[in-house]
Amino acid sequence: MQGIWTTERIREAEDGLLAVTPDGELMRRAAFGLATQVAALLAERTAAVSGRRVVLLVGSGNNGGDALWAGAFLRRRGVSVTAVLLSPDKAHPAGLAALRRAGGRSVSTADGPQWIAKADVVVDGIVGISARGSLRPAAAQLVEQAEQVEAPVVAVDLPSGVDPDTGAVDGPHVTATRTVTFGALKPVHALAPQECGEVALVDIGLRPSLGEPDLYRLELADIAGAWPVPGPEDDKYSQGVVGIAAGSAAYPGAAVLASGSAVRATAGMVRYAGHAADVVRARWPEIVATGSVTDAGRVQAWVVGPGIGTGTEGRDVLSHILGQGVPVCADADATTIIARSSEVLDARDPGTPLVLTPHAGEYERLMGHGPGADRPAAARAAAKKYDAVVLLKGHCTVVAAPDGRASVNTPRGSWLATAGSGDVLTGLVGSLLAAGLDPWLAASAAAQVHSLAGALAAEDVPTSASALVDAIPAALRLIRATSH
Ligand SMILES: NC(=O)C1=CN([C@@H]2O[C@H](COP(=O)(O)OP(=O)(O)OC[C@H]3O[C@@H](n4cnc5c(N)ncnc54)[C@H](O)[C@@H]3O)[C@@H](O)[C@H]2O)[C@@H](O)CC1
Ligand SMILES: [K+]
Repeated sequence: MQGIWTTERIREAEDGLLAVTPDGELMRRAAFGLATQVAALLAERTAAVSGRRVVLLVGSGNNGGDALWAGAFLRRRGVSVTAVLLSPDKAHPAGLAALRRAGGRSVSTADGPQWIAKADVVVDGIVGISARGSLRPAAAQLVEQAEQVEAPVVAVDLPSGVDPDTGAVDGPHVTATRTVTFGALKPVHALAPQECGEVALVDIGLRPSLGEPDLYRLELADIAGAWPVPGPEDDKYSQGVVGIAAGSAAYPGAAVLASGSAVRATAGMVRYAGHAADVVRARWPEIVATGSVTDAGRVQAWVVGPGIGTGTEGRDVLSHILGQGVPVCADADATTIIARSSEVLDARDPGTPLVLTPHAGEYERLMGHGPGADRPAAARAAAKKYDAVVLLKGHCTVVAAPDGRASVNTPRGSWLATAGSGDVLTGLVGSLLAAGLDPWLAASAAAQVHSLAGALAAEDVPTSASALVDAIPAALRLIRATSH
């Protein structure tokens, strides 16, 4: 799992490391890594490094210092370097001196546009982890000037104008081709993938000073390691049977999609209970389908909610399922029922895992307010309130557990915003719960497989939830192949 640390934690660790490293050493490590990445991008884009033109946008903090030092390193490789200084009297003194010694030039913002217009690469060293609020006018203007030109932008540590801890954007901001960060990933890198572009991590020796991460991002190897694989002793029951309570006679789609997703996700057995039994059976003959949850037979986890309605019947189905003593993934209508009358959760056996999968609107119903800019904090708050794993859907899906663990699933395009997509996700979560996975891991892994299946199904054209179900095996094959 990749770890992600908040800027507060990064700063604490940096302070500790700064105290035991020679003056300026950390910044030199960071800047050298940055210069290497800028040179690589120049070579990729222009087939040369020497003789190319780099423009540095330099703020008054250490982020600007990194850019200036990197400029000095690039000069040694024959790059023409011009630093546009936002506050000439406050620019990092040692970095500016190093750049000048190496033959780089510095100009004021008034001269910025003419240099930016000729740049092969622009380096954004305006603000880093100490950025507060939206960019001040002079910085915002510089960002807008850089946006007018074709040259790719390399962001130093993070794209200026994007909140380091939440990835939120509320005004002019840099959209980088590549972000070169130092020491560890910060939340912005997972939560604002479109603004960061490719993220390169430069090791400056910080990792040993950082404790447990604040956030996680699952790698494909984590998913491959967690995904249930039947052994020689297994039969259809031993791998975990998942029950699906979804859909209605009038709207059988949710039932077909959630059940199909569960069929594709694991090798065991899927039971269906509800008014869409005939349609489900016709589409998925391997499913054991009945009309009611009361005669569904034994399962190791339940999926409940999509298309069950929010009336008395839906509520009775949910209460019955919550009383079965097995893990439950409550989605869609089940979320609304819980939000309206949380007493329904009284039916739940204490300690039985529950996964809730709200989108922003359902979150608002559950919590009385929207998720806001800090999505990990929002998911954690709901997880605590409901003593449940909360999978907060959105462009970057966040999964939080009541114990505070949270993961971010960086999207692979936006094709998943299609009708029925959530039913597929809930089927994936349910089948992993039935296989006995830790519910936070189950939901985190399901979110990743869902987005990977979405990308495979879409291949850059619109897709559908049915295609998503069909792409699950390809996603799993890819994950297994990549992790060997
Ligand atoms: N501390 C360290 O040892 C290291 C720090 N590094 C770099 O240092 C950066 C952090 O440096 P600093 O703490 O000096 O701060 P930053 O450079 O992130 O930002 C602080 C400066 O930006 C200005 N500023 C803040 N908000 C602004 C806004 N909204 N609009 C315009 N200007 C704004 C402040 O007035 C201040 O001058 C990291 O992001 C990283 O790039 C790296 O060199 C690695 C080592
Ligand atoms: K920056």
